Amino acid sequence: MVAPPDDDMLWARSVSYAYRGSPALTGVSLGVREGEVLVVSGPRGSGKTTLLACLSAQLPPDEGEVWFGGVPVHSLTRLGRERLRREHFGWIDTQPRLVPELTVWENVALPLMLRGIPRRAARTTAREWLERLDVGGEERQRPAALLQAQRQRVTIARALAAGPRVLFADEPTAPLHRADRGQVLRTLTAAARSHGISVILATHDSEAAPMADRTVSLLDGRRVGTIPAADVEGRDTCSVSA
Ligand SMILES: Nc1ncnc2c1ncn2[C@@H]1O[C@H](COP(=O)(O)OP(=O)(O)OP(=O)(O)O)[C@@H](O)[C@H]1O
Repeated sequence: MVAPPDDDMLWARSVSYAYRGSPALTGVSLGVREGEVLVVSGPRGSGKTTLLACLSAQLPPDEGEVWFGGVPVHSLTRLGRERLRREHFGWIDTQPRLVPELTVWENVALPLMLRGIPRRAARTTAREWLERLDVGGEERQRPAALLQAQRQRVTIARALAAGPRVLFADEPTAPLHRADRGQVLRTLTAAARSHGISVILATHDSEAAPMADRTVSLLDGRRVGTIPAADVEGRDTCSVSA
């Protein structure tokens, strides 16, 4: 087993995955550094969701290795993978998945309370994140009363409030209007950067690339390229680990 590079917090080597014999991912390798925003792009069916699922310990790869820090994710038991996801990873889906019976702030506070954080402290943290995501005014509403873009902001607030080391976002802006997409992506990446959270963002959205440190492209389940950001929001060019 080859040890992962020191500067990559999440690292995959030659990962392959097939659904009932049909290859979805073939020999994909990549590394993600702490606080890095990595976009995974590619056409429909190119393997973006499957790659995120393998990296986030949802799917054990058929072949290859995934490491998180010093942890060999590929050889964890199912329970070990669940714990890793709960404690260190966040996930944002295309469709906001909020609990309809709970208010907005309760939705954001729920993962914290499930970890044993007292209700009052969880509410304070939830409010702070809702403010940062520009939906603080909606904290007492139920999700159904919100616009789609607001619901997605609440979902992002919930994922970030839990303090993940890595946030996986699978086409988080796909259902939004064009005007909302850039704003939601900017808020997501800025909030993650300010807290040193790594983001792995699968998207077709061309607006995402300029906000990323790197873009990795997939085609037919294989990695076909890496594009470093020339100058992301005024910062210097980022070094690239292939
Ligand atoms: N649950 C599944 N069962 C069988 N095949 C699947 C399943 N999920 C994905 N696939 C297939 O695996 C391949 C990669 O799919 P994947 O969803 O990872 O790609 P994607 O780039 O995320 O696509 P999209 O942009 O449409 O979400 C595709 O050929 C897809 O049809």
